[in-house]
Amino acid sequence: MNGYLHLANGDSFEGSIEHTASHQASGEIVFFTGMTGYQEVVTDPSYKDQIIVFTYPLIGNYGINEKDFESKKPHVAGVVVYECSDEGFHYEAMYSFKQYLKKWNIPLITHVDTRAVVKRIRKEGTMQAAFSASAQGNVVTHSEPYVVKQVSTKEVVSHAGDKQHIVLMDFGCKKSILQELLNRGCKVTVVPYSTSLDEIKDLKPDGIVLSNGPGDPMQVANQLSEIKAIISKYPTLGICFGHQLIGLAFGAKTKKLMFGHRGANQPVIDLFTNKVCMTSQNHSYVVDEMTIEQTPLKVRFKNVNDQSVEGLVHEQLPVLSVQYHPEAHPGPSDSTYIFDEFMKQVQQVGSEKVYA
Ligand SMILES: NC(=O)CC[C@H](N)C(=O)O
Repeated sequence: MNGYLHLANGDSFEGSIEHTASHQASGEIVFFTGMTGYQEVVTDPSYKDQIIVFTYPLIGNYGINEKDFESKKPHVAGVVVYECSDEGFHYEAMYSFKQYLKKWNIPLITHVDTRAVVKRIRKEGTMQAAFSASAQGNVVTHSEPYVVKQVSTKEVVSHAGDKQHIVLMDFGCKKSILQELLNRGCKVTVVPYSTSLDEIKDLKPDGIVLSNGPGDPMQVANQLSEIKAIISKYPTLGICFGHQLIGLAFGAKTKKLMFGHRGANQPVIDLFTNKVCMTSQNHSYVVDEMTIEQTPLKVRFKNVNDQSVEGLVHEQLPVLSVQYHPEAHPGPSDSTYIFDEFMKQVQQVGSEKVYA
């Protein structure tokens, strides 16, 4: 069926709507540039309520498997592609991408000139968008919804391990972050995003991980002093949303990029070693470098393309944060060493008891 993608600036793009029976997509439109990884992208809670344009022109060709889900269900509001394969050609494929989206009622529009859409977003920035069967669309613009509460765990969930105990604060956590910690033998307790220092103390952790998450990090502004107290007490690793919270907690500010970084080949330089890694990324916000000077934080990582801040360290405390995704999924795993560095910090503090 003919369908249209409407942007808030008034532009419309024609395509083919695959399944719209139950609802029409509406949300902030963003684009992902990786050639693969659609399964991880649509199930990453950080994309909650966003319409995602895949720039690679053929999506869905290896189907959906049982292993690569980043959470139990898709979170995107809609999917825009040029061509979507009807079948999944892979020995592990359980069903096709189209079937998966249909099962979860996620609207899909195909045969859209995705290059033209992305050029528009790159020129004018991310904006609200909507799908409709009619050439005349009405895009309702509204401020960014506060969705961390909807994607964070409601209860404390424990995962066994015989090494260090890590409390993973869940702002919309990807499964792969948990998996990286479990791979290193950690015992991991996943806690709701609003967990207090006192509740965390009762769990007696050796370290804290602040997860990725959807939307503006300022949506948890009323928790920043508690978060500061938590990260001032335990070795901490912040990933993406978690990194932004570390910046904010110590007094820096965040700002929204025009169209963000979403893809699997974002080059990041480690200013301490001058080594560049290709990284997996998915974010709109960054910590504003101009606001870091008056904090105890130091920039360790920068994006080679636009020089934006990609990671921080604390000058005195064992606190490390990255804007990119060291857990990959999708994308290159060149930077999984970040988890090893974090574990080293946790072990060192454990033996020196600097926080006693
Ligand atoms: N992946 C993430 O954690 C994204 C963080 C935040 N929602 C942003 O868009 O910048």
